[in-house]
Amino acid sequence: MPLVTTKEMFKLAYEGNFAVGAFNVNNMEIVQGIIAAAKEENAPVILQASAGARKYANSIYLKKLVEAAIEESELPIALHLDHGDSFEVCKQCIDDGFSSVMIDGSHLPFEENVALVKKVVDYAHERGVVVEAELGKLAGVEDAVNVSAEDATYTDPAQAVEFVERTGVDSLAIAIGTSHGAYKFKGDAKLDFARLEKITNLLPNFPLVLHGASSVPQEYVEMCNEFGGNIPGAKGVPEEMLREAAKYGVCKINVDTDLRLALTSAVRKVLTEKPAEFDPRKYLAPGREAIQKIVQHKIKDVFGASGAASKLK
Ligand SMILES: O=C(CO)COP(=O)(O)O
Ligand SMILES: O=C[C@H](O)COP(=O)(O)O
Ligand SMILES: [Zn+2]
Ligand SMILES: [Zn+2]
Repeated sequence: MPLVTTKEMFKLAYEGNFAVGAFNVNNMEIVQGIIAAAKEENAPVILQASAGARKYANSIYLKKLVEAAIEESELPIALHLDHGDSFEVCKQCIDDGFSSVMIDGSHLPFEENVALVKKVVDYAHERGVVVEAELGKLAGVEDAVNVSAEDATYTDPAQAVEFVERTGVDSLAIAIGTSHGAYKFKGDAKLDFARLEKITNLLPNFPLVLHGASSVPQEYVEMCNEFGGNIPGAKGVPEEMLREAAKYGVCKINVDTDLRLALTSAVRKVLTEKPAEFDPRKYLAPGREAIQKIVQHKIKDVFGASGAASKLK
């Protein structure tokens, strides 16, 4: 099976009220951990590379790792550019064989965001590649403390409809209270489900994307801190909220922080408990297992995507 786009996955996810996991990849162990989980769950999966990942691992290596993953797993896998910041970067990834790209113009004024996305969509669609865009700004840790701040940064439902119509984009990342990183909420976790429902109703059958959706499981935060880490107060999106979001139009849920946390706490544990160990395989293998465990939990218990790969073959 070759690399696939997200089109069929999203259609299935939309109809089945589940979500496809989109996991950030940076090296071999991360790719292998995610794929081992997806294989166990027989689930489609999106592997995504950020600009930082492409720089760190070199796009060619990442592409080859993903090709190996497809060959070995025979699963429906999409390779996606995460947070592309220019037409040129998106074009490069499309030319390199990615099956999906994100053009993130969320920081731009509306009209400029529309024009940029439209340009990427025109180039991508001619080549069979799908495009994700973003409207609204993801909250920073300090942001969105009051309603007026939310209105200024969260996705405006009516604008979302105009944006999708004018750009022809295939999926849309929305801002409803999530944020990137390990410190998402100061007080109680809160997402604007009323806004999500409005957007879903105004854009029927259209796939929405949730960024900044890591749950920051406390067992990993504690493990990290127990073995020499220092990340007090790390907090993520409760799993019930992600499960709920998947019942609306959210078809793609992005996870990076949780993978970092799982890998790092497992590596910290080995290095702390066995200070004489210096064979990288001895700590990277547990790191890879930790990735598999957390990804499998998400696919199965949170996103509800287990078994979906059979329906895509
Ligand atoms: O949105 C993300 C990648 O685009 C990742 O979000 P997290 O930082 O919550 O894992
Ligand atoms: O959205 C951001 C992702 O977590 C990627 O992070 P990165 O740019 O450090 O690779
Ligand atoms: Zn993101
Ligand atoms: Zn859990």
